[in-house]
Amino acid sequence: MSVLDDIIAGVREDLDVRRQKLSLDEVQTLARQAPAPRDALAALTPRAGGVRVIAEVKRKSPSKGDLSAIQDPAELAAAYERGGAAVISVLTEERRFGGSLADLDAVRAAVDLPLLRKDFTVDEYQIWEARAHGADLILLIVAALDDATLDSFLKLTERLGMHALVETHTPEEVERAVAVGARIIGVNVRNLKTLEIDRSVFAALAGLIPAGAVVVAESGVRDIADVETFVADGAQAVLVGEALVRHSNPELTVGEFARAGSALHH
Ligand SMILES: O=P(O)(O)OC[C@@H](O)[C@@H](O)c1c[nH]c2ccccc12
Repeated sequence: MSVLDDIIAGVREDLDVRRQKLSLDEVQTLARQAPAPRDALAALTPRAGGVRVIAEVKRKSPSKGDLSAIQDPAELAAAYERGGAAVISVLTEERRFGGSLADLDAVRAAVDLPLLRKDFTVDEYQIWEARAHGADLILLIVAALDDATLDSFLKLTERLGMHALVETHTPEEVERAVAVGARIIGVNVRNLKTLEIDRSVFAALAGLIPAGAVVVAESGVRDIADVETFVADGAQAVLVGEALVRHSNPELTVGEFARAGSALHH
Protein backbone atom coordinates (compact mmCIF):
# COMPACT_ATOMS: atom_id res chain seq x y z
CA MET A 1 0.00 0.00 0.00
CA SER A 2 1.40 3.43 -0.92
CA VAL A 3 1.67 6.22 1.66
CA LEU A 4 -1.22 7.95 -0.10
CA ASP A 5 -3.47 4.87 0.20
CA ASP A 6 -2.55 4.56 3.85
CA ILE A 7 -3.35 8.20 4.60
CA ILE A 8 -6.66 7.94 2.76
CA ALA A 9 -7.68 4.86 4.75
CA GLY A 10 -7.25 6.91 7.95
CA VAL A 11 -9.06 9.90 6.46
CA ARG A 12 -12.06 7.68 5.65
CA GLU A 13 -12.18 6.28 9.18
CA ASP A 14 -12.08 9.74 10.74
CA LEU A 15 -14.73 10.91 8.30
CA ASP A 16 -17.06 8.06 9.33
CA VAL A 17 -16.79 9.22 12.94
CA ARG A 18 -17.70 12.81 12.04
CA ARG A 19 -20.59 11.61 9.89
CA GLN A 20 -22.03 9.76 12.90
CA LYS A 21 -22.15 13.05 14.78
CA LEU A 22 -23.36 15.27 11.94
CA SER A 23 -25.25 13.88 8.96
CA LEU A 24 -24.62 15.01 5.39
CA ASP A 25 -28.00 16.71 5.57
CA GLU A 26 -26.98 18.71 8.61
CA VAL A 27 -23.61 19.70 7.12
CA GLN A 28 -25.38 20.84 3.96
CA THR A 29 -27.64 23.08 6.02
CA LEU A 30 -24.63 24.62 7.78
CA ALA A 31 -22.87 25.14 4.45
CA ARG A 32 -25.89 26.97 3.06
CA GLN A 33 -25.96 29.22 6.15
CA ALA A 34 -22.24 30.05 5.98
CA PRO A 35 -21.15 33.54 4.93
CA ALA A 36 -20.57 33.83 1.16
CA PRO A 37 -17.27 32.42 -0.12
CA ARG A 38 -14.35 34.70 -0.93
CA ASP A 39 -12.96 34.50 -4.47
CA ALA A 40 -9.79 32.41 -4.23
CA LEU A 41 -9.36 32.33 -8.02
CA ALA A 42 -9.28 36.12 -8.17
CA ALA A 43 -6.83 36.18 -5.26
CA LEU A 44 -4.50 33.80 -7.12
CA THR A 45 -4.75 35.41 -10.54
CA PRO A 46 -1.33 36.88 -11.32
CA ARG A 47 -0.82 40.61 -11.00
CA ALA A 48 1.87 42.40 -12.98
CA GLY A 49 5.20 41.49 -11.42
CA GLY A 50 4.42 39.21 -8.53
CA VAL A 51 4.07 35.64 -7.41
CA ARG A 52 1.10 34.84 -5.18
CA VAL A 53 1.97 33.07 -1.95
CA ILE A 54 -0.34 30.44 -0.45
CA ALA A 55 0.91 30.27 3.12
CA GLU A 56 0.19 27.07 5.02
CA VAL A 57 -0.57 26.35 8.66
CA LYS A 58 1.19 22.99 9.01
CA ARG A 59 2.04 21.33 12.34
CA LYS A 60 3.66 18.14 11.11
CA SER A 61 3.99 15.90 8.09
CA PRO A 62 4.49 12.21 7.42
CA SER A 63 7.87 12.87 5.82
CA LYS A 64 9.34 15.26 8.42
CA GLY A 65 7.42 14.57 11.65
CA ASP A 66 6.85 17.57 13.93
CA LEU A 67 7.55 20.83 12.14
CA SER A 68 6.37 23.44 14.61
CA ALA A 69 4.44 23.53 17.87
CA ILE A 70 1.98 26.11 16.56
CA GLN A 71 0.39 27.48 19.73
CA ASP A 72 -1.99 29.78 17.99
CA PRO A 73 -2.89 29.06 14.35
CA ALA A 74 -4.94 32.28 14.19
CA GLU A 75 -1.92 34.35 15.17
CA LEU A 76 0.25 32.57 12.58
CA ALA A 77 -2.36 33.13 9.86
CA ALA A 78 -2.65 36.80 10.82
CA ALA A 79 1.13 37.11 10.44
CA TYR A 80 0.87 35.52 6.97
CA GLU A 81 -1.85 38.00 6.06
CA ARG A 82 0.20 40.99 7.26
CA GLY A 83 3.17 39.64 5.31
CA GLY A 84 1.19 39.69 2.06
CA ALA A 85 -0.08 36.13 1.56
CA ALA A 86 -2.76 35.80 -1.13
CA VAL A 87 -4.44 32.73 0.37
CA ILE A 88 -4.02 30.87 3.67
CA SER A 89 -3.90 27.06 3.60
CA VAL A 90 -4.91 25.12 6.70
CA LEU A 91 -4.19 21.39 6.95
CA THR A 92 -7.18 19.64 8.49
CA GLU A 93 -5.95 16.04 8.22
CA GLU A 94 -5.38 14.90 11.80
CA ARG A 95 -3.39 11.67 11.90
CA ARG A 96 -0.38 12.53 9.74
CA PHE A 97 -0.45 16.32 9.66
CA GLY A 98 -1.81 17.17 13.12
CA GLY A 99 -4.44 19.47 11.64
CA SER A 100 -8.12 19.89 12.46
CA LEU A 101 -11.30 21.68 11.54
CA ALA A 102 -10.79 23.60 14.80
CA ASP A 103 -7.62 25.08 13.27
CA LEU A 104 -9.61 26.04 10.19
CA ASP A 105 -12.28 27.71 12.34
CA ALA A 106 -9.68 29.63 14.34
CA VAL A 107 -8.00 30.89 11.19
CA ARG A 108 -11.35 31.77 9.56
CA ALA A 109 -12.18 33.98 12.53
CA ALA A 110 -8.81 35.75 12.37
CA VAL A 111 -8.20 36.62 8.71
CA ASP A 112 -10.02 38.09 5.76
CA LEU A 113 -8.16 36.22 3.02
CA PRO A 114 -9.53 33.26 1.08
CA LEU A 115 -8.86 29.96 2.89
CA LEU A 116 -7.78 26.63 1.45
CA ARG A 117 -8.99 23.61 3.39
CA LYS A 118 -6.05 21.28 2.82
CA ASP A 119 -7.09 17.68 3.15
CA PHE A 120 -7.42 14.46 1.22
CA THR A 121 -10.83 14.96 -0.36
CA VAL A 122 -12.35 11.56 -1.07
CA ASP A 123 -16.01 12.13 -0.20
CA GLU A 124 -18.60 14.74 -1.10
CA TYR A 125 -19.21 15.21 2.64
CA GLN A 126 -15.81 16.89 3.02
CA ILE A 127 -16.67 19.49 0.37
CA TRP A 128 -19.86 20.55 2.17
CA GLU A 129 -17.95 20.45 5.44
CA ALA A 130 -15.22 22.73 4.05
CA ARG A 131 -17.85 25.29 3.05
CA ALA A 132 -19.63 24.98 6.39
CA HIS A 133 -16.33 25.88 8.07
CA GLY A 134 -15.75 28.93 5.87
CA ALA A 135 -13.32 27.51 3.30
CA ASP A 136 -13.16 29.13 -0.13
CA LEU A 137 -10.82 26.69 -1.83
CA ILE A 138 -10.40 22.93 -1.44
CA LEU A 139 -7.72 20.49 -2.54
CA LEU A 140 -8.48 17.79 -5.09
CA ILE A 141 -5.58 15.38 -5.53
CA VAL A 142 -5.84 13.81 -8.97
CA ALA A 143 -3.89 10.71 -7.88
CA ALA A 144 -6.57 9.98 -5.26
CA LEU A 145 -9.63 10.25 -7.54
CA ASP A 146 -10.94 8.59 -10.68
CA ASP A 147 -12.04 10.83 -13.57
CA ALA A 148 -15.76 10.70 -12.84
CA THR A 149 -15.25 11.52 -9.16
CA LEU A 150 -12.79 14.31 -9.91
CA ASP A 151 -15.28 15.81 -12.34
CA SER A 152 -18.24 15.59 -9.96
CA PHE A 153 -16.23 16.95 -6.99
CA LEU A 154 -15.01 19.91 -9.05
CA LYS A 155 -18.57 20.67 -10.17
CA LEU A 156 -19.93 20.48 -6.63
CA THR A 157 -17.12 22.72 -5.37
CA GLU A 158 -17.91 25.37 -7.96
CA ARG A 159 -21.64 25.01 -7.37
CA LEU A 160 -20.97 25.93 -3.74
CA GLY A 161 -19.12 29.05 -4.91
CA MET A 162 -15.68 27.71 -4.04
CA HIS A 163 -12.71 26.85 -6.22
CA ALA A 164 -10.47 23.79 -6.26
CA LEU A 165 -6.71 23.53 -6.29
CA VAL A 166 -6.33 20.46 -8.49
CA GLU A 167 -3.07 18.77 -7.58
CA THR A 168 -0.91 16.81 -10.02
CA HIS A 169 2.46 15.09 -10.04
CA THR A 170 2.71 13.44 -13.48
CA PRO A 171 2.01 14.48 -17.09
CA GLU A 172 -0.96 12.12 -17.17
CA GLU A 173 -2.44 13.77 -14.06
CA VAL A 174 -2.02 17.23 -15.62
CA GLU A 175 -3.90 15.96 -18.67
CA ARG A 176 -6.71 14.68 -16.43
CA ALA A 177 -6.87 17.98 -14.52
CA VAL A 178 -7.11 19.93 -17.77
CA ALA A 179 -9.75 17.54 -19.13
CA VAL A 180 -12.14 18.26 -16.23
CA GLY A 181 -11.67 22.02 -16.66
CA ALA A 182 -9.53 22.76 -13.61
CA ARG A 183 -8.83 26.47 -13.34
CA ILE A 184 -6.19 26.27 -10.61
CA ILE A 185 -3.64 23.50 -11.20
CA GLY A 186 -0.96 22.62 -8.69
CA VAL A 187 2.18 20.64 -9.36
CA ASN A 188 3.23 18.98 -6.13
CA VAL A 189 6.96 18.26 -6.35
CA ARG A 190 6.53 15.76 -3.53
CA ASN A 191 5.37 12.35 -4.70
CA LEU A 192 2.59 11.39 -2.28
CA LYS A 193 3.13 7.70 -2.95
CA THR A 194 6.77 7.72 -1.82
CA LEU A 195 7.03 11.16 -0.11
CA GLU A 196 10.11 11.97 -2.17
CA ILE A 197 10.77 15.53 -3.33
CA ASP A 198 11.94 16.15 -6.89
CA ARG A 199 11.87 19.88 -7.69
CA SER A 200 12.59 19.23 -11.38
CA VAL A 201 9.06 17.82 -11.70
CA PHE A 202 7.70 21.37 -11.65
CA ALA A 203 9.49 22.58 -14.79
CA ALA A 204 8.62 19.37 -16.61
CA LEU A 205 4.88 19.73 -15.92
CA ALA A 206 4.26 23.50 -15.86
CA GLY A 207 4.64 23.71 -19.64
CA LEU A 208 1.77 21.24 -20.09
CA ILE A 209 -0.71 23.51 -18.31
CA PRO A 210 -2.68 25.69 -20.74
CA ALA A 211 -2.67 29.47 -20.43
CA GLY A 212 -5.74 30.55 -18.54
CA ALA A 213 -5.25 28.16 -15.64
CA VAL A 214 -3.38 29.44 -12.59
CA VAL A 215 -0.17 27.43 -12.13
CA VAL A 216 0.79 26.65 -8.53
CA ALA A 217 4.13 25.16 -7.41
CA GLU A 218 3.57 23.07 -4.29
CA SER A 219 6.05 21.83 -1.69
CA GLY A 220 9.78 22.00 -1.31
CA VAL A 221 10.23 25.78 -1.17
CA ARG A 222 13.17 26.31 1.20
CA ASP A 223 14.20 29.85 0.38
CA ILE A 224 13.97 32.79 -2.01
CA ALA A 225 16.09 31.00 -4.61
CA ASP A 226 13.56 28.15 -4.78
CA VAL A 227 10.73 30.65 -5.31
CA GLU A 228 12.72 32.33 -8.08
CA THR A 229 13.35 29.01 -9.79
CA PHE A 230 9.67 28.03 -9.69
CA VAL A 231 8.65 31.47 -11.00
CA ALA A 232 11.22 31.27 -13.80
CA ASP A 233 9.75 27.87 -14.70
CA GLY A 234 6.20 29.23 -14.88
CA ALA A 235 4.74 29.35 -11.36
CA GLN A 236 2.16 32.07 -10.76
CA ALA A 237 1.71 31.00 -7.15
CA VAL A 238 3.72 28.97 -4.65
CA LEU A 239 2.31 26.93 -1.76
CA VAL A 240 4.67 26.99 1.22
CA GLY A 241 4.38 25.24 4.58
CA GLU A 242 7.52 24.04 6.30
CA ALA A 243 9.77 27.00 5.44
CA LEU A 244 7.21 29.39 6.95
CA VAL A 245 6.20 27.49 10.08
CA ARG A 246 9.83 26.84 10.99
CA HIS A 247 10.88 30.46 10.53
CA SER A 248 11.08 32.79 13.53
CA ASN A 249 9.48 35.56 11.49
CA PRO A 250 6.83 34.11 9.15
CA GLU A 251 5.44 37.55 8.30
CA LEU A 252 8.77 38.75 6.96
CA THR A 253 9.39 35.47 5.12
CA VAL A 254 6.03 35.55 3.29
CA GLY A 255 6.85 39.06 2.12
CA GLU A 256 10.31 38.05 0.96
CA PHE A 257 8.90 35.11 -1.01
CA ALA A 258 6.25 37.31 -2.67
CA ARG A 259 8.88 39.86 -3.66
CA ALA A 260 11.39 37.22 -4.77
CA GLY A 261 8.99 36.34 -7.54
CA SER A 262 8.41 39.91 -8.65
CA ALA A 263 12.11 40.76 -8.99
CA LEU A 264 12.29 38.47 -12.01
CA HIS A 265 9.73 40.46 -13.93
CA HIS A 266 11.74 43.71 -13.89
O1 LIG B 1 5.87 22.09 3.68
P1 LIG B 1 6.12 22.31 2.23
O2 LIG B 1 7.22 21.45 1.66
O3 LIG B 1 6.33 23.79 1.93
O4 LIG B 1 4.80 21.86 1.43
C1 LIG B 1 3.57 22.56 1.54
C2 LIG B 1 2.46 21.81 0.76
O5 LIG B 1 2.77 21.83 -0.60
C3 LIG B 1 2.28 20.41 1.26
O6 LIG B 1 1.85 20.52 2.59
C4 LIG B 1 1.28 19.58 0.46
C5 LIG B 1 1.10 19.60 -0.89
N1 LIG B 1 0.13 18.75 -1.25
C6 LIG B 1 -0.35 18.15 -0.16
C7 LIG B 1 -1.39 17.21 -0.04
C8 LIG B 1 -1.70 16.82 1.22
C9 LIG B 1 -1.02 17.27 2.33
C10 LIG B 1 0.00 18.19 2.22
C11 LIG B 1 0.34 18.65 0.96
